[in-house]
Amino acid sequence: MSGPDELDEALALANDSVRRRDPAARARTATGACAAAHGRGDSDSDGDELDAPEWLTPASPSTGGRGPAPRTGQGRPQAPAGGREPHSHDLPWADARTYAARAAGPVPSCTLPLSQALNHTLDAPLDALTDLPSFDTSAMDGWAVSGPGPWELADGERPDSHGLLAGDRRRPRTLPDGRAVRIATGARVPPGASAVLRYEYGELDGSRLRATNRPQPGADIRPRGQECRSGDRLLPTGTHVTPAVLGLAAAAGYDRLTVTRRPRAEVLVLGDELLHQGVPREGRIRDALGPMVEPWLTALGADVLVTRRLGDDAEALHEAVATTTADVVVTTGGTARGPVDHLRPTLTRASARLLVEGVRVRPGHPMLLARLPAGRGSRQPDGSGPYLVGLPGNPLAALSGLMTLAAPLIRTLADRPAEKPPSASLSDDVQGHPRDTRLVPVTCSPEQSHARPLLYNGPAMLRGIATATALAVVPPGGATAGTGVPVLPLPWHGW
Ligand SMILES: Nc1nc2c(c(=O)[nH]1)N[C@H]1C(S)=C(S)[C@@H](COP(=O)(O)OP(=O)(O)OC[C@H]3O[C@@H](n4cnc5c(N)ncnc54)[C@H](O)[C@@H]3O)O[C@H]1N2
Ligand code: MOO
Repeated sequence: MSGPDELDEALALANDSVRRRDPAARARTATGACAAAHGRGDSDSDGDELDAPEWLTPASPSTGGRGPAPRTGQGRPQAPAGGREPHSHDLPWADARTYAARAAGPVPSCTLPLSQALNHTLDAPLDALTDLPSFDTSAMDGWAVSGPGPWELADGERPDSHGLLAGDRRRPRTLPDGRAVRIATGARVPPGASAVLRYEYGELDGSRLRATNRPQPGADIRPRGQECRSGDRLLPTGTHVTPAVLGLAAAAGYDRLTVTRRPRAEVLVLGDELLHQGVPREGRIRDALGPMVEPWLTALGADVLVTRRLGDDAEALHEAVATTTADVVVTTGGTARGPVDHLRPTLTRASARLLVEGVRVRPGHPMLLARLPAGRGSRQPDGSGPYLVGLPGNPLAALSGLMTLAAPLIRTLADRPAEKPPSASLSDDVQGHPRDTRLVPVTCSPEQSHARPLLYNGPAMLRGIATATALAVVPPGGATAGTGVPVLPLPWHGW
């Protein structure tokens, strides 16, 4: 299901969908969970979870593998009347990722000053606004010379003068044959100059200049238009704006860039048991997700408007969901069917469309993806409302949800194509879940060919992921040492 071939196919589908999307629809506004064989893990999401009561999904036909269609089931999840078909509506992991990538279209574009455009996606090609360089430029400090030499310093040129400097507004006078003029790196080369002679290759005797190393014609002159001509396409639409892209844009004459706005996210942390400072006490624990999810989403390409802590208050959750101004709401906890797990009932009450009800992945199988109606807050270009990603409360399960659902969704919203995960060979055996994909924290070797599974990878543990560089995608049944598996680099460990 989630072997490399299926992943390729899933990603091809996702990219294809991004390419094929209707441009008009964008309506732009210009402005295993078995504990690891080698490692120490929890057992609370082991294979025996397959025997757990069905609580995730209403009783309706299975989506049946690849190519899921949107579901509109909104009823509160009911335990099946009889029989046991655990998690029948959970999507295979690779399908869930594809689905999340395909659920969305890009958010509108906007025009931003260069200082604010970093880490956006170009929504217009970067065409040169000028020739680069825009004038014949000296590449070295020395003398602009005309002819084979030796040369006389140009009229009026004193041996100690600075000569032609970078940024000099005066147009340089034509240099007659047999003459030389001092020139600095970056200065305009005068018409008539045949080369620039570097200081270290020239000897000055009074006003007479001789070359110890005769320059070839054109030496150390960067001719106008060497890098590009005005109108040349420098970068296509869809390019990720890196610091280097900002530099190129500035060099090519841009003050502002047309980019896809970064998707806006809002984080809602649920759970009355959470403390926000100090040491865990009296049955309460520290909120580990509030501090983690916001920067994780930022690294994935979203701008987080706010992280709100709502406890287990169903009314507050409903109000937050109904009034959000974000493109994506990310909740933590409350995805299950405990007495104070309000997320799914709230989605029903809000008339949300449940797109992914659960995923066959460990940890994190209760994760979900929904589409909210266009409410009082945010409205997407196609007139519908924001997305909601429900992350399970166990911290590693929440990160599994971020990498499985939030990452591909945000990529598409930000107009970046899906990426095929690289592959690495496992250094140890990893036990698998009998039916589900496992995501296991690993460190990849410097050459990124080997992945070493880490200890402390239980669903409630962060000790393993805190030193990881990637999550390995372990197929159902597990994988032996030496097997190549896809790896999802953590967003700050790019490849
Ligand atoms: N009957 C069943 N119960 C559960 C199942 C199941 O299949 N059947 N699955 C378990 C799994 S797996 C997970 S994961 C959780 C998901 O439940 P929720 O999303 O509703 O999460 P909570 O119940 O709110 O919390 C679960 C766990 O995580 C702790 N937590 C919550 N938020 C945070 C936070 N911000 N920082 C740190 N820790 C957090 C919370 O205290 C709980 O210990 O359901 C299982 N149950
Ligand atoms: O183990 Mo749960 O799978 O922590 O989502």
